Amino acid sequence: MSQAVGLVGWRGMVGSVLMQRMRDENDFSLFEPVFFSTSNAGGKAPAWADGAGPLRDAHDIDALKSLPIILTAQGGDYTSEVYPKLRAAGWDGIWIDAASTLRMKDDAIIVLDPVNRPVIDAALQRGVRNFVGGNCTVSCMLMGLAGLFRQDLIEWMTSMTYQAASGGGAQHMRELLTQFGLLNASVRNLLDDPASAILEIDRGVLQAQKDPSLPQTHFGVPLAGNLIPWIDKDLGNGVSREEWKAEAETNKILGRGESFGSTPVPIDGLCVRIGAMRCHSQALTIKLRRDIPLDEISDIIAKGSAWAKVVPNERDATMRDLTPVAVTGTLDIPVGRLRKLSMGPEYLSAFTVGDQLLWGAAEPLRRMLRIALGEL
Ligand SMILES: NC(=O)C1=CN([C@@H]2O[C@H](COP(=O)(O)OP(=O)(O)OC[C@H]3O[C@@H](n4cnc5c(N)ncnc54)[C@H](OP(=O)(O)O)[C@@H]3O)[C@@H](O)[C@H]2O)C=CC1
Ligand SMILES: N[C@@H](CC(=O)OP(=O)(O)O)C(=O)O
Repeated sequence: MSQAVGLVGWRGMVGSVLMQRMRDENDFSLFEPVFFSTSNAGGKAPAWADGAGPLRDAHDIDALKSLPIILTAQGGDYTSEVYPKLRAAGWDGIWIDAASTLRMKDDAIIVLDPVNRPVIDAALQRGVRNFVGGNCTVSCMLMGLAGLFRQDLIEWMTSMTYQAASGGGAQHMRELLTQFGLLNASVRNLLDDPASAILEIDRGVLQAQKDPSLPQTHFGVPLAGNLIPWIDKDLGNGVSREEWKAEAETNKILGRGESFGSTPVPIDGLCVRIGAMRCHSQALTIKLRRDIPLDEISDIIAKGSAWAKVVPNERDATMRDLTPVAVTGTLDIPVGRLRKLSMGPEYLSAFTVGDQLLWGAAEPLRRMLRIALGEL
C-alpha cells in the first residue's frame, strides 16, 4: 500500500499547473492522493484521479492529521490558519507549501533541489518537517545561475525584474487581458483605417487608460500598455517586499548568511510588474569575484542545471529564444545577453526568463514531494 498524501489547493492556478506536471510525470503512481477543498467538502475528486474518494474538508484538522504528508498550494491565509492548529494538535508530518508564510522560519527549508539538494537532505536527516517553495523570481533566477553560485563566483548582484501578471494570481491575468481588449476596442475604428493619425490613436488609448471605468480592481492601476514598478507590500524603508526576498531567500536557499556562519551574497534591485502573462524576466548585473572569460562563464551556466540554456548574445537568437512567449509552458531557463559591462572585466550582464508557474511555483513542490517519498 502506498503512502497517502493530502492535496490542498489543487484546483487553483498554481495547483492546476502542479497537478498537470504530476500527471505528466506519473507521480500519482507513487502515492494515494487525498483531495481537500476549502469550499466543496463532500464534492467529487477531479475526474482524472481514478478511485480518489470525495473531497475532504481542508479545515478538518483530524482529517489532515491522519496524513503523513500534506502538500498545499491553497495560499498564505490558509497556511496561517491551518498549519499552527495542525502542529498544535501534535501532527509531525511533512508540510510542503507554495505560500510564503513559513518560508523564512528557522524550522522551514526553501526547496529548489537542483540548487540546494544537500540543504534539503541535511534538513530531512535532522528531522525538519516544513518545505516551502521559494519566491518565483528567486527560484527562476537561481535555476539560471546555479553554476555561478555553486562555484561561488558572484560577489554581488542587482536584479531588475519584469514580472508577469500571473504573479498576482488568476484574476490579475484576466484583468490584464480585459484591459488590453478595452484599449483595443477604444481605438478600433481608427486602427482599421490605415490613413488615421497615430497620435489620435495614442490619445484614444491614453484616454481609455485614464478612464476610471477601466477594470483595475486587482492591479489598482492599468497594466495594459503600462508598467508598475512596485510588487508586494511596502516595507516602509523604500524597499518592496518582493525586492527584499531576492537577497533573503537566495541566501537561505543556498545555505548562506549569518545564520549559517557565512557572509550572505548581497542581491538587490527593483521589481517591476509588466504586461506579460506568466513568465518572469530579469536583467542582472553581476559583480564577479574575479575576471573570468565569457566562454567559461557560458559553460559554467550551461552546466549549472539541466534546465539552464545559454542563449548566444546575438540579436536573432535573443529575439527568438529569450522572451516570455518562447519560454511559457516549458521548464527551460534561458540565460542570455551575457557580456562584460564597460565598468570592468568583473562586471557581467545577463538576462533570464522563467515560467513562474513552473520553476517559479509548481515544479519545486512536485520534486520535493518525490524526495519526501524517497523517489528522487
Ligand atoms: N500565483 C503565483 O504566481 C504564485 C503563487 N504562489 C502561492 O500559491 C498559492 C496559491 O496561488 P494561486 O494558485 O494563484 O491561487 P488561486 O486563487 O488560483 O487558487 C487558490 C484557491 O482558490 C479556490 N478557488 C476559488 N474559486 C476558484 C476557481 N474559480 N478556480 C480555481 N480555484 C478557485 C480554490 O480552493 P478550493 O478548491 O478549496 O475552493 C483554490 O485552491 C498562494 O499562496 C501564492 O502565494 C506561489 C508562487 C507563485
Ligand atoms: N509576488 C510574486 C508571486 C508570488 O506569489 O510570490 P511569493 O510566493 O513570494 O508570495 C509576484 O507577484 O510575481
